[in-house]
Amino acid sequence: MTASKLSVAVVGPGAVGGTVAAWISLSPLVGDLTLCARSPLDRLVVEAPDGAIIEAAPRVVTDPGQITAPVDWVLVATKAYDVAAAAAWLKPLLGPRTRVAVLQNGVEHVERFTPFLPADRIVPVIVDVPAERTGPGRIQHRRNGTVTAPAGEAGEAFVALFAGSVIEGIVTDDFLTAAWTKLSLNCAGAINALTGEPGGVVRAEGVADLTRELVWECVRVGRAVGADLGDHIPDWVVERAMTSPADSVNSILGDRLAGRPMEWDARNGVIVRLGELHGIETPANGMASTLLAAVGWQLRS
Ligand SMILES: NC(=O)C1=CN([C@@H]2O[C@H](COP(=O)(O)OP(=O)(O)OC[C@H]3O[C@@H](n4cnc5c(N)ncnc54)[C@H](OP(=O)(O)O)[C@@H]3O)[C@@H](O)[C@H]2O)C=CC1
Ligand SMILES: CC(C)(CO)C(=O)C(=O)O
Repeated sequence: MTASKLSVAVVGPGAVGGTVAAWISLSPLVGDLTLCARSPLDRLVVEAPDGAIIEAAPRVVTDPGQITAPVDWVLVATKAYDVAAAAAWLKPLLGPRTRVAVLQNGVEHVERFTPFLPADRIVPVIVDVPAERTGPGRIQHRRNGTVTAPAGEAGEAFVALFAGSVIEGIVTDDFLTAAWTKLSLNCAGAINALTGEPGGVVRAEGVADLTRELVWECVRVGRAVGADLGDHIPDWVVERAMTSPADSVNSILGDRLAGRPMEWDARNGVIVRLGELHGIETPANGMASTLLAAVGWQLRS
């Protein structure tokens, strides 16, 4: 008897969702793939890190009313600030065994979704897959990268979707530390979003030190909530920026340049909020949050 193939829906087929969907469309485990999109797209065309073009033409739906049956896996890859709207897809997609993988930055994957479904259905995922949208369904996948889920049956079933893809699926016994390590990297992205400059700005006078300040605050707060973060993390973040292509555009800078809302709360605000709870000062992340929240203020008021 052959095992039946899995059905997968990707909610938010943007840079990460589109890249992941294109790769898992090649998986022998996946029989049916649906893209749940806010804006229409015809198909996916992803330029892989080695220059190869991955094309996929899954079913695309733009209204939850178009979903006719629940699926085995929902992969949510919207921005963190779009979760409430994205949750409208869950009702028709969820069956008794459906799992929901949350592919987002930050450390609050589960908290963001517990208003909409039980925690034991949620698989939080750390995504280190740099990708940029160049048009609807058109994506530049920059580096193979990794997706990391908690160890256990659900996490292992999730990473199995990536067997045969260039994206490495990892499970970890210490997801908390993995999430805070990634947040350490992401909190520094505030500098790119505020200056409008890609990764190479780390070489400008004073910017490496400012990066370390943002990251040290993250490390202190992460330790207070139980993450095992070493003293090397601030230098590691600077080193990674120094050795990445100078024109790298991270997702928060991508949002700033495209005039979209920014994930400042998931990436910097959370450090301030949890810092307050644990009595840890976070002035650099506080300033970054205030300034990022203020971008576009005149247009909005
Ligand atoms: N880009 C990157 O390199 C990385 C990003 N991340 C994280 O991954 C997450 C996704 O980021 P990214 O892929 O860059 O974001 P994008 O903005 O490229 O993609 C988000 C997608 O979600 C769609 N969307 C928003 N609301 C809804 C909705 N209600 N229903 C369906 N689709 C919806 C958007 O639609 P529309 O087309 O209308 O905008 C867009 O296609 C973020 O948390 C980010 O921080 C993590 C690692 C790397
Ligand atoms: C730092 C990076 C590119 C890693 O994948 C990222 O998380 C982002 O762009 O938001």
